[in-house]
Amino acid sequence: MSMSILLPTNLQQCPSPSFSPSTPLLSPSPSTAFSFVGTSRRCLRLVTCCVSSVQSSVANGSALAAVIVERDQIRLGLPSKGRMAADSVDLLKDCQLFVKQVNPRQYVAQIPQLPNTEVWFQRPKDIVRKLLSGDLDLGIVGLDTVCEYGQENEDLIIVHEALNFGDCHLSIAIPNYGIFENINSLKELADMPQWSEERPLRVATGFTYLGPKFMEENGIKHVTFSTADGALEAAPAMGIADAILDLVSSGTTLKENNLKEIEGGVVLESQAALVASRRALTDRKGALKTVHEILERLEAHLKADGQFTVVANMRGNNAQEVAERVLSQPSLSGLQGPTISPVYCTQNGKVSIDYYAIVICVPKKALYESVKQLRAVGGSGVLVSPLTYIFDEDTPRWGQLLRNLNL
Ligand SMILES: Nc1ncnc2c1ncn2[C@@H]1O[C@H](COP(=O)(O)OP(=O)(O)OP(=O)(O)O)[C@@H](O)[C@H]1O
Ligand SMILES: O=P(O)(O)OC[C@H]1O[C@H](OP(=O)(O)OP(=O)(O)O)[C@H](O)[C@@H]1O
Ligand SMILES: [Mg+2]
Repeated sequence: MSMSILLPTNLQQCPSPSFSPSTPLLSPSPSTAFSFVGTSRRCLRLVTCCVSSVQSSVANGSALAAVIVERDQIRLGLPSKGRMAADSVDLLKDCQLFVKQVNPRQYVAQIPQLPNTEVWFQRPKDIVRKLLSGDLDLGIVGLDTVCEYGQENEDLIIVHEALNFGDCHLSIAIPNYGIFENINSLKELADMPQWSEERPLRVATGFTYLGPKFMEENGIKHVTFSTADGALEAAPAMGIADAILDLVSSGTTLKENNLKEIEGGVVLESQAALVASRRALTDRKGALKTVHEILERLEAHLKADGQFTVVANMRGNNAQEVAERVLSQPSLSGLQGPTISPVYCTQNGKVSIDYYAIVICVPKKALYESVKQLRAVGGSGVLVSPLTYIFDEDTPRWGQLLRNLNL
């Protein structure tokens, strides 16, 4: 006879793994999807997965209305620990917003560049809860946390949905052995003869709002959920669950626990987002101005982050002719077109123009292709340097935010 002993997976935190039957959460009611500012594919995917609502217990807008309490400071919530914490502060630093935290156990900090704003370090789920309760005005958290704890509350506005860190997806995974060996899609999983009212598919998840909602939207009826705080991947092998619904990034944890993802089993794509309380933006003095400044800095940095500046010299008779050669190549048009300037040289005491310097921005991914194209049209001495900021005339997300707020 063998005996199993449960050990904490994180000895520093020492949470003892516990599985408990989930409270039934399914009580569908129609509601408006989140207000998403932005048009990326991820964002659209989130909207489609949030089309119908499940009545929430704690964080739903009807249950908890944000109260605008009089205070001088705008409050920005940042993750206090975990994998999002350092990246959030680093992103702000890259935008020249320096979070001054005296010591890591102090939960309030200042950003000298935004004197009317204070930072509060909170656990990601509490950032969402506090945005809803009116205790925070802005926050940086993963979209998964926003969807799970925000539960489609209309007071939450995603100001920037792609901060370029914390990438992961929320996905269903099943064992790659036993009765699941040949099951590779959500449909095949749902159609397995094993599941019935008496013996439903048992799913372990920390996402007790999004999980039931996703199953319901996909017409999967015989399913129950249990919840745990971590190390969910152990649940199938322990016989506690048939499947899990958890966040995946590298996929290593699934692989190491003999689990696999299935077609149609992705509930949402997630990365870090800037979220705001609608009421704070409309009612709190200075909040909109602050969000505008943060958004401008973020957009300028994130746009530049994906690009290089490329400078090259090109022989030519005049700027027009050089421009025509450069623009004949598909990857050399830059943001608005190439900047072309004459290079002045002296020959026998005479100033002449034999070369033109061209300056373009090139997506990092297309760098080598662009260098090849430059060479093909006579470019030489190609210099490549990182770009720090691209401030456009206007940030598209700002316009969308204003429309969303009916301003
Ligand atoms: N592989 C991943 N697993 C989990 N979260 C990830 C992963 N990659 C990115 N993330 C992002 O990080 C967030 C989780 O961070 P973290 O694990 O530090 O906090 P938490 O799980 O909410 O807190 P705690 O573990 O203390 O309950 C997720 O909500 C998600 O947005
Ligand atoms: O696809 P991967 O890169 O392997 O990442 C996925 C794992 O990371 C997270 O766990 P975390 O590290 O937060 O530990 P936890 O289980 O204690 O939450 C998540 O819950 C998965 O278990
Ligand atoms: Mg975790």
